[in-house]
Amino acid sequence: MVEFDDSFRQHLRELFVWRRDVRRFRTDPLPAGAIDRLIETACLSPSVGLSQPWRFVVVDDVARRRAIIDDFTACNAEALNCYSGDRAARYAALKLSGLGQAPGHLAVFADKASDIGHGLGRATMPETIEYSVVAAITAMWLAARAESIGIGWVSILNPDRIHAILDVPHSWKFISYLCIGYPEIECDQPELEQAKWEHRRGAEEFTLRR
Ligand SMILES: Cc1cc2c(cc1C)N(C[C@H](O)[C@H](O)[C@H](O)COP(=O)(O)O)c1[nH]c(=O)[nH]c(=O)c1N2
Repeated sequence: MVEFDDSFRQHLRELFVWRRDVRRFRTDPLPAGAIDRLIETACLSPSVGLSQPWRFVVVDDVARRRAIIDDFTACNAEALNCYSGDRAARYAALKLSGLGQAPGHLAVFADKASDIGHGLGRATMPETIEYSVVAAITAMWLAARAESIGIGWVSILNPDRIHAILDVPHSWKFISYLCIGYPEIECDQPELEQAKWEHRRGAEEFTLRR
C-alpha cells in the first residue's frame, strides 16, 4: 500500500495554499511536453461512471488566439457595464486574463454525447459530466503549480463564439479557457483579495451541521 507521511501532507497543504489563479505571466515558453503532461495528470481525475468526459483543445494558432482575445475584450466590456460607481471603477482596474502574455492556451470542453461510462451515475444528474471536467481542471491546476507553472481560468467569454472559433463538435460544452505559463510573481493570497475586490472566507462560513 502506498502511504503518505506527515512531510508529504505538509507539502501538499502548501501546494493548496500557493496555487493561484494567474493572470500575469512571463512570456518565456513552457518546457516541451508540459501541457501534454498536465493533460495526462488531469485524465487521472475522478469522473462520473468513469466517463472521462474532458476534451482538451491546445490552441496554438495565432488567428484563433487573436479571436479569443477579441471575444474576451468584448465580454469584459459588457461585464463592466453591469457595475456602476466605485465598483465599476474597481472592476475596470482588475486584470482578468493573461491571454495576451501566456505562452500556453488550453480550452476545455465536456463531451455531453459520449457513451463512455454507459450513463452510470448521470441519469438523474446529467450535469455530473460537467462536474467531472471541473474536477480534472482542478487537478491540472494543482499539478501545474507543483511544477511552478501557473494557470489562469478565463470565463469572461461567449461559449458559442469559442465553439465557432475552435470548430469543435456540437456535443462538446465549453467549460473553461486556461492560460498557462510561468507566473510573474508567487503569492499565497488571491489576487482579487489583494485588489480588495473580495476576501477569502473560512470553512465555518460554508459548513452546516445537521
Ligand atoms: C469557474 C471559474 C471561473 C473563473 C475563475 C475561477 C473559477 C473556478 N477565475 C479565478 C478566480 O477569480 C480565482 O480562483 C479566485 O479569485 C481565487 O483566487 P485563487 O484561485 O485562490 O488565486 C477567474 N479569474 C479571472 O481573472 N478571470 C476569469 O474569467 C475567471 N473565471
